[in-house]
Amino acid sequence: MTTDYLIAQIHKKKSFLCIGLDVDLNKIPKHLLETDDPIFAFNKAIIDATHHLCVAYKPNTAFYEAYGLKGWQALEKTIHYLNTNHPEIYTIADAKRGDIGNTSTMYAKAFFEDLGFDSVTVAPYMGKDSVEPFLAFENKHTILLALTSNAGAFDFQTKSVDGVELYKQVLETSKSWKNSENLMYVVGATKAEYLADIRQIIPDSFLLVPGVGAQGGNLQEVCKYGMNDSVGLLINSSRGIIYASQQKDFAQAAANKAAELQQQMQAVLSK
Ligand SMILES: O=c1ccn([C@@H]2O[C@H](COP(=O)(O)O)[C@@H](O)[C@H]2O)c(=O)[nH]1
Repeated sequence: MTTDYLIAQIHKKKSFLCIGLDVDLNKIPKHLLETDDPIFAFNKAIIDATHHLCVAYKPNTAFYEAYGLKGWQALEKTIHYLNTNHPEIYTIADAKRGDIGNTSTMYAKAFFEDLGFDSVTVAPYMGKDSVEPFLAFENKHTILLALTSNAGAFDFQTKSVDGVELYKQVLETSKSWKNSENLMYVVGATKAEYLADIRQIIPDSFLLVPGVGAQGGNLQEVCKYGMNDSVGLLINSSRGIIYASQQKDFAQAAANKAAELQQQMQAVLSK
């Protein structure tokens, strides 16, 4: 999907919500465990109830890999369901990959070509030659971890190296990489106070912002400092939406939570 198409969808739906599909079999309603594929049954119900309220879904691959072959098959079915029934939806494989060049190419093929995701999250730690193989794919986005939502972000990402914080070096250096127009960046909602500085370095890039909901990030703060002329934000909530209820009404409860966030986004967009 092109960035322009994503922006058009944001304005059409008045939403820049990304719903995280982090399926934990211990948290889904018990009656789904009796179906052939509980993970896909859960995702399908969530997607059917919420697709009009969001512009993106983000399965975190850990939640599928944890269930072995069945988990991977459920991930394949989920992305196939989205691409077939909702081609207007932007899809993110939250896989946090990145390796030496030839290995990164294989990761990129897996997520972009085989599975058909629009984007994949990538760790910057191994540098340019580990990221550029992802960037080579046309109309696909590589979402680079810049400043993550967890407490451990302060262990390395905010530390100064040669007088400049590491996350700022990731932002600045990555701008010079080949096909850098295909980059987006992860910035945690819990780090909203850093967004003004981040926008100085990458004013035009899209940011994937996890951490609203279960991690306590504030949507208004993120919008205040992170929004640009093209909106430039995909705000993710996973547990806060998909586990709003663990009973039979789970899909409707998820839709209600998604609608709350979409309405806040609509209010911001209409300012
Ligand atoms: O900095 C980061 C990068 C990725 N994540 C992922 O986003 C979701 C957040 O889930 P919630 O349930 O809304 O907290 C999850 O998949 C994380 O692995 C992140 O939280 N922070």
